[in-house]
Amino acid sequence: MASLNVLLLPEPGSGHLMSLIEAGKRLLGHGGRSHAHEFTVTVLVVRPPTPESATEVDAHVRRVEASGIGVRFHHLPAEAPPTDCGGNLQAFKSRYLELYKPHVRAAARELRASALVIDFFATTVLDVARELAVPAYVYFTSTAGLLALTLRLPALEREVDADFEEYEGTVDVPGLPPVPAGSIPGFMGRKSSPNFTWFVYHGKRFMDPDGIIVNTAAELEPGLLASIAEGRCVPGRRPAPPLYPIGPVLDLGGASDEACVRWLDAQPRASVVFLCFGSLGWFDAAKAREVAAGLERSGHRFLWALRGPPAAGSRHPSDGDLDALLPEGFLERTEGRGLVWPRWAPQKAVLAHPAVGGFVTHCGWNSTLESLWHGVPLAPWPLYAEQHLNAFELVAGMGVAVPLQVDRKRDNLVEAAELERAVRSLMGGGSEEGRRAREKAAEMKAACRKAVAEGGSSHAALERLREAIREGAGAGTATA
Ligand SMILES: O=c1ccn([C@@H]2O[C@H](COP(=O)(O)OP(=O)(O)O[C@H]3O[C@H](CO)[C@@H](O)[C@H](O)[C@H]3O)[C@@H](O)[C@H]2O)c(=O)[nH]1
Repeated sequence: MASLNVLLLPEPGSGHLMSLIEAGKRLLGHGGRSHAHEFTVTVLVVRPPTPESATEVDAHVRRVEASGIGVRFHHLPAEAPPTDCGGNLQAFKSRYLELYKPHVRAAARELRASALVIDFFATTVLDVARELAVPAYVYFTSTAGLLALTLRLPALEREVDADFEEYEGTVDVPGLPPVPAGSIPGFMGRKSSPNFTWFVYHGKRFMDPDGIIVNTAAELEPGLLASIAEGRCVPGRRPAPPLYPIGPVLDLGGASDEACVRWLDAQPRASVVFLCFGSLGWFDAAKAREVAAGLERSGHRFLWALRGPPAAGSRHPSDGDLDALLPEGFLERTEGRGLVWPRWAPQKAVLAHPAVGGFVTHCGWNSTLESLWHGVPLAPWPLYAEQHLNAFELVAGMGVAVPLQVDRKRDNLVEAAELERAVRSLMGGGSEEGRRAREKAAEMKAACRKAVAEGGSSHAALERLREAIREGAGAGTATA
């Protein structure tokens, strides 16, 4: 039997690309092989719009190719990045992907696509799938919480007579406790912004695909998944397309022998708090001073991945210049008890290390899942994208995190005393909230592992997805 060709369309950044590749591996089965006789998975690579992201994406593609995993790559012709989105990143990505529609159409014909799996910023490409009569699935790299909010957004735009940025009230997202407007993602903050317009558009289009694959597990977000499936997020109780919560979809990486991991080897079990802020998080001297003072006063062991402001013309943090960022004498006073790591950290190996007992995180969903996979409780310090919503869900919804007061009006500043309090609570200072977060994180570790194992909820969702692709392929395959 000819194999079913599943084409994956990621957005141009490396974060979503890695997650989608992992999802493709899952589709191919254990070790990328057990269903390889049946499915061919090809990633349609969109040209990254900046030289830095191109370097990251190329390196990752080469690594996957070299690993022998069956995922294939098909590079789409480059389009000129749009210039009409200002600093609106989510609008930029959505608009950029729209330009790739003709290339996706051509690739789907050439590769005789049986199904398209597209990043959630690429909903315009659903038109191509319809035109070619090829089943299409949206891949959602973030939480069911963000999915529910986005589905709600077209109605919320009418219901809430203000910009969320200025609104003082709460927002109803079925499946979550009332969400304070201060936890709504920044890209939904102003109705007049292109980001908002695009998210309203995506919210409507999420009703169109043959299914939505979500990088979560039924055990992590049960109320939200139920409310989406039952149509409670959309007026008229229109149920969303079938949901496939196949997560956690993670590339757990291998062992690392970097110096910070070796340093952890010498620390007692669950004694170190790890601080790391994703691919784009960085600190200026004023914020770094607060962190340093908070860590010093907490008395706890720490490993702090500290990166500095991007160089001119770049969005990517620079390696941390510790002399410029840290208070005088800090490194000497904390020697032996703490380590500041001024560059990209081997985060997956760090979170897997038994010495790590807590994680101060920007709440990127991949980082969050990596932490929960290892049962590490969190203290959320959201910075950008949907992270403020994730932070709210982690504390108020899942209970796996201790609260941390982040001042959104002062560029997400956390004061030293607040960080000290949260670190003490997270690391076992006798507080009830800390005890609960540690207990819940341990429960989620067990739940996540069970979900992806044979007989688990995510394993079953993946099998349902394969079955839907098989059935859909009976209905049509794109032809040249
Ligand atoms: O020093 C570092 C920093 C990050 N990482 C890794 O980089 C990834 C970061 O992913 P994530 O935590 O999801 O953060 P972002 O890169 O910021 O991801 C974007 O995409 C996510 C998924 O949609 C969203 O949840 C985030 O808010 C959005 O910023 C993770 O695998 C980390 O292990 C490292 O290995 N070392």
